[in-house]
Amino acid sequence: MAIKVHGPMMSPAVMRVVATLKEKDLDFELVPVNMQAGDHKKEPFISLNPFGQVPAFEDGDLKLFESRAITQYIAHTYADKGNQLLPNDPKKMAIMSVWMEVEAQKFDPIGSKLGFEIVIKPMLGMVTDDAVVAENEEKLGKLLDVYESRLKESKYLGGESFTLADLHHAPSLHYLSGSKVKSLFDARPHVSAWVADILARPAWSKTIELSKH
Ligand SMILES: N[C@@H](CCC(=O)N[C@@H](CS)C(=O)NCC(=O)O)C(=O)O
Repeated sequence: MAIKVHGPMMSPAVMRVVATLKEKDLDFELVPVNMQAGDHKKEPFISLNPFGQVPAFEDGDLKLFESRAITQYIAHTYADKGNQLLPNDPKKMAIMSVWMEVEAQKFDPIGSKLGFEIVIKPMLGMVTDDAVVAENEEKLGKLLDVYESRLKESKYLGGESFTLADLHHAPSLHYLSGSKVKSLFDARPHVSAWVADILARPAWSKTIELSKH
C-alpha cells in the first residue's frame, strides 16, 4: 500500500492525519509505533521524523512529518477524491489559512494543555494540576468568544464550507467534549453547533472507530 501513517491512534496529531485520509476516502496502512518503549526516539522512526514525534507519513517515496503539513499535502494531492477540503478561490484560501494559523498558534497550545491535564493524566494515574486547568479554561473561554463571533458570520471557520481549518480542531474537540470543558462549548451556541457538526462527520466517526482497535 502506498500511503503509510506511523503512530498510535490515540495521538491527536495522528488522528488529524487519519481524519483527512478518511475525508478523502483513501486507503492507507497504519504502522504502530510503541511510544511506551520509546520507539519514536529511535531508528527506524527517527529517520522519518528527526524530532521523534508521531505522526510520520509516507506516500510512495515522499516522507513527511508535522500533521498539519501532511493534511495539506493530502488535500492538495488528492483534490479530486472524496470530500473537498480546500476552497478554490485564493481569497477564501487565505481566510482558511488565517484560521489554520489560529488553530495551530492559539487553540492548540490551550487545548493540548487541557487535554493533558484533564484526559491524559487521569488515564495514566497522574494528578491533575488544578491551577493549570483553571488558567487554561479562562484562556479557552476568551478564545472561544472570538470563535463564537466568527461562527455567527459563517457556518465554518473558513466560510460556508468545511475545510482543513475546521478539521484541524477535531482531535482536541473530541477529547475536550468528553470532559468538563464541554461546558465552555455549550455556553456558546454557534461554537456548540460547530463542534457537533465536526464530530458528526462520517470521516470522524470512522477515525474514532479505528482508534478503538
Ligand atoms: N506539531 C506536531 C506535534 C506532534 C506531537 O506533539 N506528537 C506527540 C503525540 S500527539 C508526540 O509524539 N509526543 C511525544 C514526544 O514529543 O516525545 C504535529 O502536529 O505533528
